[in-house]
Amino acid sequence: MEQRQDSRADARSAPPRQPSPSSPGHGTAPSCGSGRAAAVRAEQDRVDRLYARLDVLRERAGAALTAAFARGGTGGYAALMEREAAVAEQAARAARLSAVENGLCFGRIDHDPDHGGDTLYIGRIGIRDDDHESLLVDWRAPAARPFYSATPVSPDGLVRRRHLHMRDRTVTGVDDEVFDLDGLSDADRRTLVGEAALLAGLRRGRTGRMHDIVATIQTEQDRVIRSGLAGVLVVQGGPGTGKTVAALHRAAYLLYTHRNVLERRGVLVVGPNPTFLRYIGEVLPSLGETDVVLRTVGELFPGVAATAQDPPEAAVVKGSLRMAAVVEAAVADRQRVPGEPGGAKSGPGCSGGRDGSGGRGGAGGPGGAAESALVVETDGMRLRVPAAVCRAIRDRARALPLAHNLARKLVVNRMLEALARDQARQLDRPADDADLRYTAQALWQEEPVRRAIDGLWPHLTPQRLVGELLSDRATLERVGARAGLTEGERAALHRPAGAPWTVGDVPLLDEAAELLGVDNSADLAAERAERRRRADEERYAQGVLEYTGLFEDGLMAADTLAERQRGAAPAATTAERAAADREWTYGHVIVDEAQELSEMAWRAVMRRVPTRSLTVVGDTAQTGSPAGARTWSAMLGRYAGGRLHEERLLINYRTPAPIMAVAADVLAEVAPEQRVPESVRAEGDPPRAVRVAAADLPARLPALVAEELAAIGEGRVAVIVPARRHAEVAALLPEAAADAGPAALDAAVAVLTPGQSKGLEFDAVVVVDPAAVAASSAAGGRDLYVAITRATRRLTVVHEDPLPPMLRRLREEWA
Ligand SMILES: Nc1ncnc2c1ncn2[C@@H]1O[C@H](COP(=O)(O)OP(=O)(O)OP(=O)(O)O)[C@@H](O)[C@H]1O
Repeated sequence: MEQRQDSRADARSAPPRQPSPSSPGHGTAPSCGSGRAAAVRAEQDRVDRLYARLDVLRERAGAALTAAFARGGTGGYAALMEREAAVAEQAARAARLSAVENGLCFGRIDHDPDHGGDTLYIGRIGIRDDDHESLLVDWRAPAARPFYSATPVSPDGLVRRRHLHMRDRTVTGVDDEVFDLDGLSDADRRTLVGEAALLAGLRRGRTGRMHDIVATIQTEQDRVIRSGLAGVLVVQGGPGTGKTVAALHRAAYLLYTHRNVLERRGVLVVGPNPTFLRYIGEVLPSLGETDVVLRTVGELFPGVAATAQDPPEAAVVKGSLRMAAVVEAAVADRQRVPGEPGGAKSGPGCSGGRDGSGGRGGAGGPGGAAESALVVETDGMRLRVPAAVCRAIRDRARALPLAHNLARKLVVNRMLEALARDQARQLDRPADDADLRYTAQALWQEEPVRRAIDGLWPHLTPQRLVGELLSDRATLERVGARAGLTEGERAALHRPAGAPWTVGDVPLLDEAAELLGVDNSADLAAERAERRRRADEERYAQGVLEYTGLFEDGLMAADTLAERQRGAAPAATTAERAAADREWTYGHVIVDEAQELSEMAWRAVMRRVPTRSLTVVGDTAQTGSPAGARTWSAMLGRYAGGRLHEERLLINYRTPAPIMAVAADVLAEVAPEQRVPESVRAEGDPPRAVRVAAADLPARLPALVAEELAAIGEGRVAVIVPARRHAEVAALLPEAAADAGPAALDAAVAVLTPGQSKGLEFDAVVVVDPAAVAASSAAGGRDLYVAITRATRRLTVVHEDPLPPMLRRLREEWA
């Protein structure tokens, strides 16, 4: 027999019910009060033992870390590497143990006799005693699964699930769900209590940082979190359904379950903007996982941190997959032959010949391709390589399976050889191989020669290629037309030289980097020289250590001292190395607010995860970017093959039902095919619309915001405005955080555009000028939906014009 003793329901079938106000979180069993106290006492004993054990483990980890630091220092490179690895491992262990102080243990499960009848305690990490007996089961371990998956219909072998409520190291309450009353002893019956842990958590004011939810993960979320590592998992769900928080717990779960693979390759989380990444940044560390890289699309290309957005017309073109062909054509455009228009892949063109010397190309002037030539004036000679030879060299270089900068070596060598031959011919010398090589080397030292060859096949950085492409109308015209862009599209791409990088530029830079490649022969030579220098420095540092006595104390190794003397950073973690390396491939990639990514952005993301092991979370009803996703299969089908699996989250943990009813009307208008998530919290403050005469807004808005602050007590207010009114409204609220930077998370009041508010949540939301939000772009209605669903408790809509029909449910008040 199954019977629930608390107020929660199965998240798979219906949202949890509210606890009865008279006995919030209490069970129905007799002797509730004394049973509860006894249960709390018993659990406190257990928790005391767990913390005592945690303290012992921390002490040991600290000692092991000190020992690892002291190791080595004299044993050569291998010993140093070994020591570095030991230090990193012990440091990670110490960090993990210190991260779990709060809420170390949060639950307990009691199995029925047919399933062993044992009791397990569930916590943030697994803890064993010195005899290897399990004291605490890691929430991610298979044994912990029933804590999240058991339901009255399918109790998974449990008779009871208990939540422990903690303040620091003290148990303040317990909250039970009983699945089989017959399976409990009389003593157990007396301890029956119930408290809606989930609802208690959801009612708390928001802090501006997302918290972990290990104690209250719901069944549908658990399914997402524990899905297998392989393939593309798409998690589609309405606002507030816990997509983000579930995806982060999934990262922690995958790191635990597949630590060998993932610790080496790392996990990448891609989010929509730096503020969002800061908002979610504490979840994984609080779960003891630090080896995760958090990046926006604008930061995927190391060395560039783009935050600027393109105007919608440019965003659409830049996001289109056709830009891959444009970038390819831009590279070809820089592989030139005198007498041909830049980089044309076939046939002679009509533009004049190019030469690197500043003189006119070709003996016969710029009249025709056949007459063109590369002409270089050096040392009083006029060296000449006919266009046909240049073309043969270029075509050979293009045929190599090498990126542009690597194939350049062939072009340089062949062109130097051709120039050397011409010099020998003019001097009437025999052209033997050794002489030619010698002359070629000498020519390479000549500035005019280098310039001439650079003119035909330059060394290019992605920044130079893309920057020059977008800022030069003639190049854009030529390259864009060749790659099939329309005149309007070419015009939309143009922007002034030196303009800041936009988020939409970053996938283009990444594409360019692939095609250009990195000629690292100079780097390798520098590295060899650096290694020699390092060995010298270490020998010197060794002397210093012996002299100062630090070496005998085992406090510092010679290489560490040498590093410090150079001011270099200490050895990087996997996450640090991955973040700095554009070509790093991750073990798993999580993309949040994934509906915003363009086709080109997906191309850049997929490059970083060739195994196609991804978690993609988003809501196509919230798509704001004109280049974003309308359906997941259209966006991801080409990468996932048959391995695209979709899970849906249907329950809203953020926004109370009265506010969701308003949002539902908007959704019905902008994305009628989408299902409105059902709110966990059925009750809440009624949302309101306040009509304000335009002239009164400067006085009324600050007053309304002050009212909201007073109504929520501790908590945060967002004022969400259409982008074009952002500055005006921010000026009315001088105390508020006015930009979308991280300060927006810490301030009591933040003024944000709908796009900036995406993914965040606030206790109270004031939407200003909803009609303008809805009309601001083709996705304006979706922006309004996003704005409304940021609220965890209160919603106010301030409008000067009549309310848009989709907000008709709001009762109007004249302020
Ligand atoms: N099982 C849970 N227990 C406690 N809190 C939860 C749970 N699931 C979600 N929440 C809370 O609900 C809020 C919304 O979650 P989250 O931001 O992950 O939703 P989302 O689906 O990503 O929303 P959006 O699409 O609007 O950005 C967060 O405060 C989160 O901590």
